[in-house]
Amino acid sequence: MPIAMITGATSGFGRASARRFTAAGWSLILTGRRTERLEALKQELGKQVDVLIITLDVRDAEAVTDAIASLPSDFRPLKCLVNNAGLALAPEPAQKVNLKDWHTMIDTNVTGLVNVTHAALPLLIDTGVGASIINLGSVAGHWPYPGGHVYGATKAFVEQFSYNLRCDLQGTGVRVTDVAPGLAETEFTLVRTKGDQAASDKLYRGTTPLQAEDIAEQIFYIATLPDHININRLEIMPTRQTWSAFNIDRD
Ligand SMILES: NC(=O)C1=CN([C@@H]2O[C@H](COP(=O)(O)OP(=O)(O)OC[C@H]3O[C@@H](n4cnc5c(N)ncnc54)[C@H](OP(=O)(O)O)[C@@H]3O)[C@@H](O)[C@H]2O)C=CC1
Ligand SMILES: O=CCS(=O)(=O)O
Repeated sequence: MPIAMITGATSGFGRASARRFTAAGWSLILTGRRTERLEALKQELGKQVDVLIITLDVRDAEAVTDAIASLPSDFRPLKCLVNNAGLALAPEPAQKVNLKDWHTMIDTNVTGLVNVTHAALPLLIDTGVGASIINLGSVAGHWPYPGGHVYGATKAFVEQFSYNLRCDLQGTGVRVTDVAPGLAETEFTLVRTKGDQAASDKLYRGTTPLQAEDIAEQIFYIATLPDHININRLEIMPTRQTWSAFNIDRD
């Protein structure tokens, strides 16, 4: 059975992707920081497929390298890496945010993603044709908005890193995609607002946001496309979300 590694599998897109790949019989390497959630997922999915859980903070380069270097041999033929672990913090204007929050976003969304990619690349290249790296970018990496500051910039990095990876991986058969969702109802806003459930509920109320399963379906679709097809970037918004007009500061 093909093997997928999913970072940030304890919630949202990552957990829904784990369930989607399970439904198709894939073996899974699931990572995240919350061990109890990983154990619950293994309990749920392990009845159907082989599941290896690893408690891992993607910001810790040494831990990431060690975890991937010490994968058991039956989990080494990696077919798909879903670089999903990530977060937004500090929805306030740039001039009001805490510098630590900016660092946390960069350390997770940029450094964490490259840590995992660097460690997993040899396994994906060994698999070769048909392997894929699916990076979770965001509409925020493409479209500016107030309060997007460093979060959007980290996702712009994900987009460009994905394209550049493609250049270097040409000839290996390994595909790379930047998946860029818009408004999606997960724990994302709860994390962004540091636990403000009312703010999270308010953002999603009265509209029809994407659900984690919608994105999981797209991730699975990309991972199972014929080997000769590479989707470079897939931007997905809910039908009820579009762009806003330019804001003009007037006297
Ligand atoms: N929801 C949305 O509107 C959108 C989200 N995205 C992106 O999609 C990805 C998934 O987000 P989503 O599912 O919505 O959010 P959730 O908050 O529901 O899930 C985020 C996941 O990332 C993991 N994570 C966060 N920090 C770390 C870390 N340092 N090390 C390891 N794992 C970490 C969390 O696990 P744990 O806490 O257990 O470590 C959790 O499993 C993110 O990259 C996000 O930026 C993109 C566009 C839209
Ligand atoms: O990446 C998340 C989507 S948004 O909050 O930036 O629109």
